[in-house]
Amino acid sequence: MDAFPKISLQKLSSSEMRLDELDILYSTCQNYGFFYLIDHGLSEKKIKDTIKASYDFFNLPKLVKERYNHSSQGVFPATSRGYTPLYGEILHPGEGNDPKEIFDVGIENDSSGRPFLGPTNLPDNEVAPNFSRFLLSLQSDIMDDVVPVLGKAFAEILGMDSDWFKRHFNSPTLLQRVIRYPPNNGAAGKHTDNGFFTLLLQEDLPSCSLKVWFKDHWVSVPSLPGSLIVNLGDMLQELSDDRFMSTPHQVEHNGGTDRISLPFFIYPDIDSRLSSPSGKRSFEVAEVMLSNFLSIWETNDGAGRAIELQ
Ligand SMILES: O=C(O)CCC(=O)C(=O)O
Ligand SMILES: [Fe+2]
Repeated sequence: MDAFPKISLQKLSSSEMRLDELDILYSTCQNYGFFYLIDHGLSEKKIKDTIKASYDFFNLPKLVKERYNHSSQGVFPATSRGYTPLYGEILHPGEGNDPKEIFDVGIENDSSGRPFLGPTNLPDNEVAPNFSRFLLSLQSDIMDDVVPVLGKAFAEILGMDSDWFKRHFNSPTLLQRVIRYPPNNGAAGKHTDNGFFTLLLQEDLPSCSLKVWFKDHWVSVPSLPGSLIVNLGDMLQELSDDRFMSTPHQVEHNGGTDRISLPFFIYPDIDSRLSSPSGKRSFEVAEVMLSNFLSIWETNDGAGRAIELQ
């Protein structure tokens, strides 16, 4: 098995090493669409504490968790926030409802009537000690320290002008998730992520539950301690005129204990209209996001390019 490439966030931030690292990033985006992000600077303790607080949340009684369900949320679409019980989501139409439990969070900002923005109905500290606090703290670290460096690097290898990132990621849209996969049969159907890119923190478990489509095979992605997994989304693939890949992936969790993962789906400003540098592709961020939600939650056609995957 080919080992997945590693990209160093620190090298992407360094004036001496940046260009060489951008070359590696370019070929990684062409050939894999997936990589480990190392030297990311996030606190390992904070990640572990967030995973622990997430276990504690999911272990609460069902009736308590359901106080934070979609219909309790004030954001449009309601399915973008709050608690989803086991078998609540379909990522691939042929695979049915996923055995996994979810909590979705966004940035605690003002929506001004726009979709996917606005505060989440979150459990307070009495109900779920540290859960909301740790999730939002990790969110700030990701959005302040990781997204700008990685996002600018992607903009550069896409061949965008030097202001592109600033123009379209002034107030990026975030869908942040916590997922619990139950032991022995947890799963997420095969799909692609439809955003710009996804950062994934996964627990360090021996079970290797995450699988990616690489060179015509499903390949397990072992967790690499101290790293994040990054996968490119469909928007990035579009903006590259298909030179870069949004790699299909899925989860088959057969380990004997639960598995928690923490994906951060990164999208541009919600009111952006984006074009590839050649002008061959263009789309509106809100429209693409809404149609993905319609596909997942209303028509059951799955996420991203799921319908193309057999
Ligand atoms: O839990 C994981 O490892 C991946 C989840 C995923 O691909 C998704 O929610 O889009
Ligand atoms: Fe995904």
